[in-house]
Amino acid sequence: MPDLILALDVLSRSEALRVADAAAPHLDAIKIGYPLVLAAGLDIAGPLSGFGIPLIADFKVADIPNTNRLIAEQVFAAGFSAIICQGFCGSDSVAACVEAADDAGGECYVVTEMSHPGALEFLSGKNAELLAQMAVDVGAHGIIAPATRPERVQTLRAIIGEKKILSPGVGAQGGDPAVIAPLIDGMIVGRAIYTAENPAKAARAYAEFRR
Ligand SMILES: O=C1C[C@H](C(=O)O)N([C@@H]2O[C@H](COP(=O)(O)O)[C@@H](O)[C@H]2O)C(=O)N1
Repeated sequence: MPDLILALDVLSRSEALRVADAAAPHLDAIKIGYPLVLAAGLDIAGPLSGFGIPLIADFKVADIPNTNRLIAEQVFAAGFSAIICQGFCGSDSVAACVEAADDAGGECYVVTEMSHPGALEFLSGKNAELLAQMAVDVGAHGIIAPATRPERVQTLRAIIGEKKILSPGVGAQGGDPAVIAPLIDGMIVGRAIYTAENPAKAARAYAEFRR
């Protein structure tokens, strides 16, 4: 059963620390991305690290290899344990993130199929399956796959084997934790926790589905 990962897409340092403090006892990791980093700065990783759980940088890195490497190096130097990159820039760009992660003792996850409706236009089906195979080939630690489409997660699992699957789309996007939990290694939950009246209670409820 999966770890519970909070997607902390809030827009201030104070709100981030309030929600993280409430939910931390029930979490296995915290994922932050552009919303919080643009609002509070990358050094938000410092105070968030104080909760003693790994931080995932969801920057969906998608550039040429050298730029990907420069971004990833900054992420790991800031204290993150993992980074999320897009796969559609190709194996050399993903490999640059994987190498930076390996050098830092961290992890790199590759977006293969996204959870929202627009993913069906380009980031799903055969394209997603090719991205999953590439992620394996370049030594990524795992993939991102949609909790909104469990059948797709099963297809991608057949490609990646024991590599990890982190799955967003639970709660606000309609993904059912009971359905997706047995298929994945990390369940990513954002709004259903950080907008809850009681984030601790909400996180505790989702933690019921974790390992
Ligand atoms: O396909 C993807 C990729 C991406 C990711 O995890 O990389 N996410 C992120 O997962 C979280 C879901 O939040 P909420 O919907 O629970 O509030 C947000 O931070 C999204 O940016 C997806 O939602 N779907």
